[in-house]
Amino acid sequence: MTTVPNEINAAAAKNSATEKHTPMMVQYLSIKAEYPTMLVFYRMGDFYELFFEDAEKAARILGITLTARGSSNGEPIKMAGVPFHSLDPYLAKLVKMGESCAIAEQIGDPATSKGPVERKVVRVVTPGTLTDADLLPEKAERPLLAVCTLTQRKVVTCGLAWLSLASGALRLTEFSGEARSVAARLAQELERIAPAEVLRADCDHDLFEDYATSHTQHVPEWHFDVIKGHKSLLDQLGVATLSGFGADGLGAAFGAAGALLRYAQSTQGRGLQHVKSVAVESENEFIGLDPATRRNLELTETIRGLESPTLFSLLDHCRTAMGSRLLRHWLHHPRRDQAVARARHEAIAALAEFDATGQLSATLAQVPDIERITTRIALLSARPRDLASLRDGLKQLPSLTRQVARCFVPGDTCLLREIHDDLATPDACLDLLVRAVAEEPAAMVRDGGVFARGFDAELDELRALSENAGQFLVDLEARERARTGIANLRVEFNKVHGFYIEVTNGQADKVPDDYRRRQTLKNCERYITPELKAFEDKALSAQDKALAREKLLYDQLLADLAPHIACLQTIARGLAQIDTLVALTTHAVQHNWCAPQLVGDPCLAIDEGRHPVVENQIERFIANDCKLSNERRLLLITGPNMGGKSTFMRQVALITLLAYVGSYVPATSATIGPIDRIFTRIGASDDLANGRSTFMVEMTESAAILNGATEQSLVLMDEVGRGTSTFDGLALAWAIARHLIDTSKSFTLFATHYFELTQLPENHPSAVNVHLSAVEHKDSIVFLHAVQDGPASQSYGLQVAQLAGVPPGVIKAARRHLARLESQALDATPQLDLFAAPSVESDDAPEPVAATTEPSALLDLLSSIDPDALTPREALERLYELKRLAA
Ligand SMILES: Nc1ncnc2c1ncn2[C@@H]1O[C@H](COP(=O)(O)OP(=O)(O)OP(=O)(O)O)[C@@H](O)[C@H]1O
Repeated sequence: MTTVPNEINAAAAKNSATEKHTPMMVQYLSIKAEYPTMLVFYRMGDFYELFFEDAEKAARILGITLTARGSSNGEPIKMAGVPFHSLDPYLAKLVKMGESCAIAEQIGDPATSKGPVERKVVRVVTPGTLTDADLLPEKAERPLLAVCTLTQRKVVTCGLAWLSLASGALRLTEFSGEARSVAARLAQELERIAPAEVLRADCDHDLFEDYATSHTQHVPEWHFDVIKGHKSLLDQLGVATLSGFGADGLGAAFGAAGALLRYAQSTQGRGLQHVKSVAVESENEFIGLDPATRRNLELTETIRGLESPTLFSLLDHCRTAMGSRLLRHWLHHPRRDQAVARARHEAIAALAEFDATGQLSATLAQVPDIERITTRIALLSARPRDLASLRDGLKQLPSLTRQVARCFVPGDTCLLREIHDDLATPDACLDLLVRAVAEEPAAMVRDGGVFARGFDAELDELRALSENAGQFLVDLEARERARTGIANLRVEFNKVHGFYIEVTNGQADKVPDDYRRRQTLKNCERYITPELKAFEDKALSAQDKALAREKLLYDQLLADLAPHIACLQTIARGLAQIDTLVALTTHAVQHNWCAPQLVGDPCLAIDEGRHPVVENQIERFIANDCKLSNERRLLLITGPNMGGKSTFMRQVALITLLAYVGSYVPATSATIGPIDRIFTRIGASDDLANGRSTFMVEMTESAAILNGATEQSLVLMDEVGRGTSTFDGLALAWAIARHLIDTSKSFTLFATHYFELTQLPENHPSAVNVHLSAVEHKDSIVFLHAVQDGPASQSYGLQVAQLAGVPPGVIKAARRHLARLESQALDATPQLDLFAAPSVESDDAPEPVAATTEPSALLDLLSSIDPDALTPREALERLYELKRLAA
C-alpha cells in the first residue's frame, strides 16, 4: 500500500533531496517528488531510465539489469532502463504487479536548451485507470473503485463508486449498519466488483482488515467530501440533478465518486468525456453471491485459480471481447428480477428458432472492440488503426441488423428489437471515417499516411510534391547524364546528406562548374546543384509540412468524432449483448439445454439436470432430478465418497444461477421460483494467509449462511462439521441443519457423512433423505452417480481408499481398527456407531437406537473372532453379522 503525501511534504522532500545534485538529477528529483508513490520513467535518448529505489524495484520485477551511473550527492546513482520502443510490455508487467508508473518525456528542444532538456510527465499508468489496448486484458474489466465511509452515532455508511475507465461505465452503491456488518458487506462487494485499484481516505483503516489484495491508494480525506462529490458528478454528467439516475438520497457514494473522478482525471491529464451516465445499484438488485460461493461455483476462475475449466470458459463462444466481458459480468450479476432473465430466454429461443447464430457469429468476428476504441477517442489516445478498424466494424452493422431483424416480428417489443435499434448505423460518423482514414493507415500519426486521398486538398498537394520527387529525380538523372556525358552518374537521397549527384572518381574531369561538392567517398564524389538544392528544400519541407498537416487533421478528426461517442457506446452495448446471447444460444443448441421457467411460487424442480462443466469433461454423465418445494425444503444427501454429492449440489446451484443469468440450462426441464441469494459451504480449505484454520473458515462461512439465509435462499452445505472432532462436528451439523429447516426455511442441499442426520426427517417433514448410489462389485465399488430416495446404507470409505491406491497393509489395518471401534461402540455409551443417535442434547433428538440383542451374544461372537486370521472379505462378513445381531 502506498501513501500520497500532501504537497507540503512533497516540497520538503524535494528541497532536502536536491542539494548537491547534478542539474539532471535535480530535474529528475523534482519530477519524482511529484510522483513519490509511482515508478518514474525518465526519458533519456532512446531509453526510459529509472533511478535509485525505482531502479531496484523495476530491475527486480522486470528482470532487467541494474547498473550505476556516476554519482550524485556523493551517492552512486542506481539505474535501470528499457528501450523507448518496447515500453508497453514492461508497463503491462508492472501494472499487473500492482505498480503505478509516471512517464516523463523530453518536451524541450535539445538544440535550444541550456542544461537538461525540459521534461514533463505526459502519461500516468495505474492498475485501475488503463485504457491502452496493450495493457488491458481483452476479456475482463479493470475497474477503479473508491470507498467512502461516514459514521454517525455508531452507524457506519459505506459508499462505493467504481469506474471502468476503458468502457466509461460508472456505478455507485451505498449500504449502512453497524461496523461489523458493513465490513462484511464491503468484503463481499469488493469480491464482486474485483477492482484493480482501490482509493481510500488516508485515515480510514478499520473496514479494510479483511481485504488487502488489490492495489490500494491512500488519498487525502478531503477528496471524499460529499457535497463536492455530488457537484463533480453533476459536472461530469452535464446534468442539473441526479434524480434521473436514481441517485437521490445517496451521501457517502457521492463522496466516493468525487475522489474517484478526481483521481481518474488526474491520471489521464484530461476530462473524461465518455463518462456520461451513472448506474446506482441497490442491495436487492442481484442474487447475492458471497465470496465463497463465487469461488466454489467456479464461475470465472477455478478453485485453484486457473482460467479454465470454468462456467465462463465453457460458455464463452463470444466473437468479440465486448461480448466476453459482458458474459463475465452477467455470470457474476444474476438479477433477481425474473423479467430480465425471461427477456434473455426469449431472445435465445428466437435466435435458435431462426437458426441465426452461425451467420451472426461470422459477422461479429469482423467487429473490433468498439467499446474500448470509443473510450480512446474520448481520451484522445486513439491510434490511426483504431479508427480504421472502427470504420470497418461499423460497416458490418447493416448486415447484423438484417440478421437480428429476421428473429422478431416487426412491432414486437423484445430484447432483440432493442438490440436491433441500438445497432443502427451511425451514418455521419461512418461517412467521416470512410472519407478521412486511409484504407490501411500507419500505426502512428507521426509516420504519416493516415489520411485518405481526397480528404484534404492541402495535404494532397503536399503529398504530391514529395511523391513526385521520384519522377523528378529520374528525369534529372537522365538530363544530367546527357549534359555531362557521364553514363554512370546517379541522383540519390539519404537521410543524413539529403539529395546528391554521385560521380565516380574516374569521371571527375567531366563534372560541370555548377556542381558543388557535398561529400567525398573513397571511390566517388557526391555533388549538389542549385536546381537539386531548390528541389530538396521544396520536397523536404513538403514532407514535414504534410506530417504537420496530418497531425493537425488528426486532432481535428478526434474532435469531430467526439459528438458521436454516446452513439458509439450504444452500439458497443448492443454488440456486446447480441454477441453474448449468440454465445449462450450456441452452447444451448450444441448441448441440448432447455429454457428454464421462472415462476412466482417457491419451488425448484429440475428434471434430468447435469453439471454444465463436468458433463463436458466425462463421457457418460448421469442426469439427476432435484425437487424442492414448500413441503420439501431440505435434502439430506448421503452416499459414498466420490459418489457425486458435490457435483449434484453444484449443478443445482449452477442451473439456478444460469436460469437467472438469462441462459438456457443443462436439464430437460427446470422450474424455479424466486431466489434472493445462493450460499455455498463446500470443501474445506485453510485460509492461512488470514490466520484462519480449516475449521474456522468452515464455521465463519456457516455463520454467514445462518445469519443471512432467508426462505428464498438456496443453500449448499457440504460436509459441515467435518473439520473438528466427531461429536462436536456431528452436534454442530445437526444444529445447523435444524436451524436451516426451522428458522431460515431456505431451500437447502445438505450433504453429510454423519448418518445420524438421516433421522432428521422423522421429526422434520420438510427434510428428505436422498442418496447417491453405489454397488459393491467383487472387492471394489462401482459408483452409479444416481440420486435416489432414502438414506445411503453404508459409506464405503475403505473401498474408496483402496481405489485411491492406499497400500493394502494400511487398508487391512484400517479394517481391523474399524471392527474394534464398532465393537467398542456397541459396548459404550455414548456410542461411536455412525448409525446410532447423536449425543447432542436436543429437544427433538431421536431416541438412541436400542440394541435388541443380548450383549452377551454379541460379545460371544466378538470374542470368537481372531482378526489376524481373517481375510478382509471374511472380516467384512463378520462385521455384517455383528451388525445384524446388534439391530
Ligand atoms: N452425475 C454424474 N455422472 C457421472 N459422473 C459423475 C457424476 N457426478 C459425479 N461424477 C464423477 O464423480 C466424481 C466425484 O464426484 P463428487 O466430487 O461430486 O463426489 P462426492 O460424493 O462429493 O465425493 P466426496 O464425498 O469425497 O467429496 C466427479 O469428479 C465426477 O467425475
